Amino acid sequence: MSDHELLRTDRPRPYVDSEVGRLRTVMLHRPGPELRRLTPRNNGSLLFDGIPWVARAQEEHDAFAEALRAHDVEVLYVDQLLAEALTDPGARKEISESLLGDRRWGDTLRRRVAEHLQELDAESLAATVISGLAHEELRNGTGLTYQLMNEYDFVVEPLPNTLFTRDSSVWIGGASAVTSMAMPARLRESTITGTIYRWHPRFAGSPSLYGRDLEPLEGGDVLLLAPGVVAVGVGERTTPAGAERLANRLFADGRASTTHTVLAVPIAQQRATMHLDTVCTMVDLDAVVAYPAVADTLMAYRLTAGTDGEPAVSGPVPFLAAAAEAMGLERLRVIPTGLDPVTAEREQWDDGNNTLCIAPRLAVAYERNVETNAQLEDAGIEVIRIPGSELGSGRGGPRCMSCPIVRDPLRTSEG
Ligand SMILES: NC(=O)NCCC[C@H](N)C(=O)O
Repeated sequence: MSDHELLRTDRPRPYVDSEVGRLRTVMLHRPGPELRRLTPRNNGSLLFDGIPWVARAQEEHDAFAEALRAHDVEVLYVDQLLAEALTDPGARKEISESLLGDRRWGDTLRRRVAEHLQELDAESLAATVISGLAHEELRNGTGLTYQLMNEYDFVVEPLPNTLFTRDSSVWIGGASAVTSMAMPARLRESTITGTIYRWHPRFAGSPSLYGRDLEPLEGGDVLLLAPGVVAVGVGERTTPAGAERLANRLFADGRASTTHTVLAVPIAQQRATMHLDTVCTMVDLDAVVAYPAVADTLMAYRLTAGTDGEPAVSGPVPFLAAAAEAMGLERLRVIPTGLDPVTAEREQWDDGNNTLCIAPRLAVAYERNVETNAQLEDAGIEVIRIPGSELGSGRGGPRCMSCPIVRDPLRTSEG
């Protein structure tokens, strides 16, 4: 991209106030060399349930991006944005320093890595940040730490979950919230989003709602149910303190968001339900696709702006009813994952609930979730089916793999 292209000012400003407003711009990450680092020895700690066939995962991801472009959605890619941001010496310094803070290394290895990073151009540095640095790739490695490392160890750990751009940041209103991730394998992903939003001209001037190193919160837990109404799952990835912090920031920052209600929704601390968006996503202004075994029993704590600068808390109350009330609806339509419990359990595991809305009643979903997709169509939702046999091994679907940057404000979208 040319400098001229980078600095174009006719681009719409980042803005997202719902899950279903017409999607204009989205940030994805096409899986790359970082996925080739996955082995049976490390896939568990790197949060993948299998070893994906990388070329096929890339084809599947390209089909996802193409489906979005075919609906006039602009697709931005993390590695390109990061490489463009890293042409600024300030961004380069910031990201190098964050890598060099690794306390496992000691001074000698830190100096060697610093020398290695200095030699990389912006594109290679961006690639290294995402795909990591294997022991053998550090040609100048010396010192005790380096010598005692196993040949299969990484000097810089790869970030295969960069694929799931949903989790390391969230746009709410016109502000970004760079999240603080819970799992060690994903911590550095928010360094990447933070660097992009701070240094890339495309995001210049957009306010930031959220600082770094706060209480754990991941974007997969954050559902923008309607303008002013946010649900936050609390479980394996987002702590109660993380939800409370987000609510406080939203209530305090009237410029960035008009949030009046945050619903904190405890979910079971299990792999299958790691984020709220694994059990429930929105597919219309008044409809969600949800895993009945969990969604029907979810409760919510209602947070509203308190008088003393601390959120006021009430509840718990049944989540779906509380959501409808806060959204000004009589009720929220619930479209179930599959019909029988076993199919529902299988399709929930394979991200049947994890849809990405392009507009009200127009959702992207994995083709493999045949029953859930049929339920959606019966309920009047148009389903854009994409393949996901390899992508799914990381346990994430179309919503997890996308970070909306611009959606039409809901009030001006066609309903
Ligand atoms: N929002 C989401 O549910 N994201 C999926 C994240 C999957 C990733 N392998 C993880 O365990 O964090």
